[in-house]
Amino acid sequence: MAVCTTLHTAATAAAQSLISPHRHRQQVIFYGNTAYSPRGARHHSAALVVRCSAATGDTVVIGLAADSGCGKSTFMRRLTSVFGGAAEPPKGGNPDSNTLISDTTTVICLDDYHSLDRAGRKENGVTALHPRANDFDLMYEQVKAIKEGKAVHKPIYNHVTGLLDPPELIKPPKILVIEGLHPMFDKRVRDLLDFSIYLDISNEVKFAWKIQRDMAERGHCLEGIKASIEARKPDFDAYIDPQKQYADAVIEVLPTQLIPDDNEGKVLRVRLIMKEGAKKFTPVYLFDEGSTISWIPCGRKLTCSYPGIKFTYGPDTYYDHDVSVLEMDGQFDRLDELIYVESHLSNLSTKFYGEVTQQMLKHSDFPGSNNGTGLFQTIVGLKIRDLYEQIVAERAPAPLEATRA
Ligand SMILES: Nc1ncnc2c1ncn2[C@@H]1O[C@H](COP(=O)(O)OP(=O)(O)OP(=O)(O)O)[C@@H](O)[C@H]1O
Ligand SMILES: O=C(CO)[C@H](O)[C@H](O)COP(=O)(O)O
Repeated sequence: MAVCTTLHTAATAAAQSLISPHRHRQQVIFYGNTAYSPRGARHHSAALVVRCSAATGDTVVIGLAADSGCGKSTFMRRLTSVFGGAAEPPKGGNPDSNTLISDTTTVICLDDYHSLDRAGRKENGVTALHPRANDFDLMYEQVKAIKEGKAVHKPIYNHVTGLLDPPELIKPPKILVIEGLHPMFDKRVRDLLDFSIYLDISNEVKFAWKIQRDMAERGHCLEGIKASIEARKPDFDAYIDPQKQYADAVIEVLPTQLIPDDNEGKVLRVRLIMKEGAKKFTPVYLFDEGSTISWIPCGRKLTCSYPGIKFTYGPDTYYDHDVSVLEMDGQFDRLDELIYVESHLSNLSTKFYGEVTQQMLKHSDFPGSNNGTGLFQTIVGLKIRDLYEQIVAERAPAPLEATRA
């Protein structure tokens, strides 16, 4: 629970700058207690600055990068569940808010730092992925402020209207997750991250997921989806994809190699690429740390129909970093049997035997629960909990005896 003190209009210029992003005409600007938006609407704010301090100290900041439609929301739901709570939009706030709050975590979507709204992007001929369509100065100032225990008024990008809405108050949580297109793009923001993840979905798989969602749930046509993916590709390659070199963990999703020339995209090969030497993060391993292992566990202990399941594990390099890579190709037929696989994995940061399997069973209805996407997202969630607990333990005051000695 955060402890907050409200400062009224007498707030200092420095404090006010946290909530007064004067840089872009599209942002809401505060004067006194009133916020002005570029569309001329005025929004009254009861208090200007709220200074808060998370009870455990400063906020731990996690970055999750991926293109749109690549499973960020699903990952966030798994992560929040590891911390034992459900995430909900801010109570009584904008119904189109992109923020999700639980007891421990607040997830903010970096789309809220778009400096150009939908019409503005069209006018300027840029996609939302282009740096020119995003306000990195404000992103940096606000993430830094939250990390330091200060509340901010963050803008909201409304995906329903395509407009920038009046800002919402974000109080510093124990864990802040910044998810979206660019959490690792700006060095200043990147340096604020305690841990970073990149969801690297191959083009074939991204296309299959986008078609499934945008045709079934959003009524888009196939040609429209193809055109949107093509239009975003150059900016994706230039500004989004390169961020994976900075990630502490990358979840790479590829078509299976178990079915020759598979073009259905239903069976997936998923790789968890874990950076060696990242602070407070020890990579998971299979059987024997540092060895190169290939394991086909099918048999009496794991029911799996064609094409089966194959795990591989071993050391590698990724963008000149030493990494460990755990790979799973194929899918589970019976999720409860995952315990057999879990018992052969080490460094999982579980609190009890079978916790990975329990988490997976709890959310068996989430996409990817029968394959490596769900398994590795769950494992990364447990590693983040472990990292958070290490940081909290480090901050805890030394026991009295130790202080006296
Ligand atoms: N692991 C998975 N396996 C199969 N399909 C998946 C998986 N993860 C996501 N999908 C599909 O992709 C769609 C988008 O997932 P999700 O909403 O989690 O992505 P997102 O990155 O949050 O998207 P956006 O940024 O556009 O809101 C889902 O509706 C689902 O169809
Ligand atoms: O890449 C995206 C991240 O979610 C969106 O396309 C971007 O935020 C623009 O949103 P919209 O298409 O709703 O105008």
